[in-house]
Amino acid sequence: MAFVHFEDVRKVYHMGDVDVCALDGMTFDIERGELCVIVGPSGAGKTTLLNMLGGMDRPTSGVIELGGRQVSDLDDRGLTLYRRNDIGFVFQFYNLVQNLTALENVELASQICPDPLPSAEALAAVGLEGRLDNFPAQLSGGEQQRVAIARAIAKNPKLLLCDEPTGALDYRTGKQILALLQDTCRATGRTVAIVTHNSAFTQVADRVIHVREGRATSVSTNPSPAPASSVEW
Ligand SMILES: Nc1ncnc2c1ncn2[C@@H]1O[C@H](COP(=O)(O)OP(=O)(O)OP(=O)(O)O)[C@@H](O)[C@H]1O
Repeated sequence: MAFVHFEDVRKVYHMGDVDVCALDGMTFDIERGELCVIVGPSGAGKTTLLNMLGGMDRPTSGVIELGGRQVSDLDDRGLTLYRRNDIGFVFQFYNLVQNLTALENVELASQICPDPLPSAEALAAVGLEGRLDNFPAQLSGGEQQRVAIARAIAKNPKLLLCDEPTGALDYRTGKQILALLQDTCRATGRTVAIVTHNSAFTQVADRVIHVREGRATSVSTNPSPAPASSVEW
């Protein structure tokens, strides 16, 4: 059984009299330890997919599994624990707490997890060992995203789920963040999924899932992913 398993997942939003089918039979697998890039145009269903995989919402029908455990039939309490313990989230706009230092931001997330990594170690892993006591406003956008990645990693999650992680960053910094995510996957064997509209990211991925109109239109593996530093967009 694959590490991440989506089988015929549908999500229909009811908007008054109108039904919007955001996921229309989404089926794909991701293997443990892979860097997976999920790519598609606006409205393809990427955010909806991420919300289902991240346990923020439930599908209308279909099966979602992570590490052999069925996520799609968890109750509210089960989903809360799943989000807290199993998933590390990295968002486009970092979502750091402004009045906490970098170290405190990481501690805040890891304290509530059963098996966290030391916060200072997680920050060192993203190259911020010298910035533990800085507040977000004292850090650049790229550094803030590094704190967000450290915060996600410190939870020691089964899956690192990244939603347009370079979307708010300039080209050079975005490339460094992509490299950091690739290195994290390689160095720790952690499974990383990146949702993006940027098709250049597919070059660095072990697995590429193209999404369109609520379906996975192609799933391919890449035997020799490029290092992020060599990718242009
Ligand atoms: N909460 C919601 N209520 C109603 N419709 C929704 C909701 N969320 C998403 N949709 C619809 O579902 C479809 C897929 O949206 P989704 O946000 O998942 O796409 P996306 O690929 O992430 O797009 P983008 O790249 O623009 O963020 C769209 O038609 C969208 O309008």
